[in-house]
Amino acid sequence: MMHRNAALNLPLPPAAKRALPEITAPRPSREQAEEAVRTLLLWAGDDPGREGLRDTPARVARAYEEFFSGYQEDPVALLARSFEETEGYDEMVVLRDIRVESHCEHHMVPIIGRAHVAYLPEGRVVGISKLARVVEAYARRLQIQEKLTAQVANSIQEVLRPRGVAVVIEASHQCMTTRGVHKPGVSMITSRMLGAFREDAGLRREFLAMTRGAAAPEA
Ligand SMILES: Nc1nc2c(ncn2[C@@H]2O[C@H](COP(=O)(O)OP(=O)(O)OP(=O)(O)O)[C@@H](O)[C@H]2O)c(=O)[nH]1
Ligand SMILES: [Zn+2]
Repeated sequence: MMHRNAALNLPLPPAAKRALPEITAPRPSREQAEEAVRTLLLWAGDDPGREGLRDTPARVARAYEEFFSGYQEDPVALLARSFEETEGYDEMVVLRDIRVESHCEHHMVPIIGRAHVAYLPEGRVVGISKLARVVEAYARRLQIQEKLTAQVANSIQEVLRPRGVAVVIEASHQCMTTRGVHKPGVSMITSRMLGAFREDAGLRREFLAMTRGAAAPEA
């Protein structure tokens, strides 16, 4: 079913195209999820029955609800409310240093970093908090950084239809810093440039200059 974006009166893509995975299995109960944590605790070599661990499965389930709350969010709907009374403002809008807290889909450990998001308005602007909410909605899922970067840019382009969108994410992956190759201090930088940002090197430079000196991601 096509939804309508009330503010823009543009057709929105169906939920299936909004990057939500199609899951056929029924959602496990909370008790089943907690049982799975008990299994992991035992497997790690500890006693899930001891006092300090007794409430841990419930805590982990609550933490997962928070870490993965993005599956309940619709980024397209978040961007649907926009404002047209801008006196023709058509310069770059940049939101920099948006904290990114995500989890890598390979190891389910944190990806911590910063996102910088810019767009060139075409007749309408969006509330700036919505740009941060879109980052959050995609970050609070299991991710790889490339996909997260592309999803943020694509959804802004799709809903707002600006002249261009630029997204840069710089993040540290704990699967690289605390395990495996153990390389602390390494960060990954990804970018997705759409429209005018892709075509115009000068615009890209302006955007990158505006975000230079932004806070480095924490490990
Ligand atoms: N491209 C990309 N790779 C990622 C991201 N997060 C983690 N990875 C990498 O995904 C890869 C998964 O590789 P595998 O060889 O299947 O997993 P692994 O045996 O645990 O690999 P190591 O981390 O090298 O120990 C690793 O190289 C990770 O560093 C990401 O956001 N983007
Ligand atoms: Zn990983």
